[in-house]
Amino acid sequence: MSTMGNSTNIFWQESPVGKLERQKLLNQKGCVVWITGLSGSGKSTLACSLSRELHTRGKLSYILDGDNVRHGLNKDLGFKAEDRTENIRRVGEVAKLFADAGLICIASLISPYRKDRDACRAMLPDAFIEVFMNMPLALCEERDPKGLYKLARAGKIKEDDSSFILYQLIALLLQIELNQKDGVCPTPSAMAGEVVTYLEDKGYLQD
Ligand SMILES: Nc1ncnc2c1ncn2[C@@H]1O[C@H](COP(=O)(O)OS(=O)(=O)O)[C@@H](OP(=O)(O)O)[C@H]1O
Ligand SMILES: Nc1ncnc2c1ncn2[C@@H]1O[C@H](COP(=O)(O)OP(=O)(O)O)[C@@H](O)[C@H]1O
Repeated sequence: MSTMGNSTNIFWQESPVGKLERQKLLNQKGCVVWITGLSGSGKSTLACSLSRELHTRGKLSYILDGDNVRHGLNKDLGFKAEDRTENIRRVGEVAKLFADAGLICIASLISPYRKDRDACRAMLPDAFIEVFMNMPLALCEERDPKGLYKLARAGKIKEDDSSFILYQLIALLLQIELNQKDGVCPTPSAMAGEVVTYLEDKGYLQD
């Protein structure tokens, strides 16, 4: 069967070892935990805490962080809407490969556009867990570890590139929403615990 795309005469090559066999070896199910939210909402912190917790439990995970991926694979991309879309598309494809390898892939990106997140979800039926860091803009702006909001408020970031502030939520398709509790942000380890409990309940932590 010929596959789609710009190339012609390309054919899908089957692997002798299948996903189920890899999952059995690892005693887990390959999946993608997609952490989305504003800059400064705590995505990377949660990704690290979750990866550590999974490691402690003997589960293999790998983090694809927006900042890191933009150092290599996506270093040709900027922050215009179409670049963000391409960033998410590529990371979605890579995450799909990791999940096929049997890993718990933790993708941590602003991913502000819901159509881009939906496209990734569509690539990974039954294996895409969207975690929304629903922290107030005011908290993220107060944290502002990279000075990004300050630059944006000072008009030093092009309007075009400011969609890290204009986040598009799609509440209906979320699996996990993390919020402040009584005006206080839960600890990273408490939030990681919530995600681990979800993975456990849904059977991802066994083959
Ligand atoms: N407009 C603009 N200008 C300069 N820098 C910016 C801009 N937007 C985002 N960032 C920084 O890039 C980090 C990675 O962004 P992402 O790849 O997650 O963004 S996106 O998903 O493609 O929207 C992102 O990381 P986090 O702050 O950890 O979210 C930001 O630090
Ligand atoms: N649960 C939390 N409680 C308190 N501070 C946090 C928490 N999560 C993240 N932070 C702090 O907020 C800032 C932004 O976190 P980061 O994980 O880099 O966010 P993002 O990846 O979404 O940009 C960092 O200084 C981090 O230490």
